[in-house]
Amino acid sequence: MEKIEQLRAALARRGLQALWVSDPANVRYLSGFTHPDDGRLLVTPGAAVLYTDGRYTVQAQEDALPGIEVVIARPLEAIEGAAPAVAGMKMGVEGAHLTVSALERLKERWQVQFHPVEGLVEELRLHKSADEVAGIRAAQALADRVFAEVRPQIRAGVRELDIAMALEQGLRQAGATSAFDVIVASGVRGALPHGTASDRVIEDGDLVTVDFGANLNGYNSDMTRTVAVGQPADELKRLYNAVLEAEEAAVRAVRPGLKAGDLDAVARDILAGHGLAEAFAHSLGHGVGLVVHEGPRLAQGSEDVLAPGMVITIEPGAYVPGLGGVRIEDLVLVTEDGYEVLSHSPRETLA
Ligand SMILES: CSCC[C@H](N)C(=O)N[C@@H](C)C(=O)N[C@@H](C)C(=O)O
Repeated sequence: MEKIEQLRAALARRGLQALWVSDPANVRYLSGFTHPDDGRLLVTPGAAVLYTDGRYTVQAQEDALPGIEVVIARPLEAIEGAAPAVAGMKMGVEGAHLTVSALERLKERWQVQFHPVEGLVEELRLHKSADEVAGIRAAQALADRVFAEVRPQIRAGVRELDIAMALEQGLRQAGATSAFDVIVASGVRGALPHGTASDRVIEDGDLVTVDFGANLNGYNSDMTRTVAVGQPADELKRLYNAVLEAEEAAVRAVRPGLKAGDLDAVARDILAGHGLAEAFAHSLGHGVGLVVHEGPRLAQGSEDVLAPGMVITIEPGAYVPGLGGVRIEDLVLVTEDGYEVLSHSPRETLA
């Protein structure tokens, strides 16, 4: 019940008594329910009730964390049944997730004051428990194993799609799923930061960016490697070595207490020094957990502060239309005295 108590304290700080949790990642985090798309959680001062329907009677009871009460009901029955218990309360709803029509359904049935809130549960999710870190570590270890198996297939004559399928199959065979559509961007397609695998055939001299993650028991990993096939042109090698320098420096700089915006600047300044400021077209990284992109934000100007237990990515890139691109990404745990890199797939060295 520790998470629920933390949530109640956060609600009280905002003058609220209850929260209707509809974001699936938040439902899962607070209740343990492993099919959270079909679940809602109502947290009040006296109870935390998971509502789901008859398809999940057994699963919800098995999953529910201690202190979570499970009610099996159809969605409208669920909210009608809860009406007496919430009457008169100041009720938070998740503004970034609840649809307008879902809010209308609640308004028709509950005599409460509704207050849209953002980031309440997400704030709790920033700091991973030891169990959560173990889950992310396991997902990344599995992704590292699959990458090692597939790495020899990244060669001239093979389609990007074949690499993506081999990675997805490896993840599936090991009991995981793909955390997101696998990115395989080779040659000039490397200039697309999110170039999901196409039928392009990899050529000699290409750099190939492979970005993928495992979702294992709900927790995600995220890693990118850029691989050289044959001898890339000098300009591509220059790009690669600049990104590698920026990535390694940013990883080394990770420590609790550091502002995420300042960490972003470590990598951005190095790339700017190589004339690649414009080419680094996205943020340095993000938190990873039940969702691939969650807090903290490692971006220009971000005021988020790193703390032990956060799991983040460090992923500078450089993308040059007509030439190609590079991204190198590691998954990093912020520790009490610095950091631990959770991704162990070797990075290329290009002389
Ligand atoms: C669609 S999930 C893609 C995962 C990938 N590893 C990734 O995080 N790519 C980054 C370039 C990215 O999308 N960063 C976001 C946070 C951004 O810069 O806005």
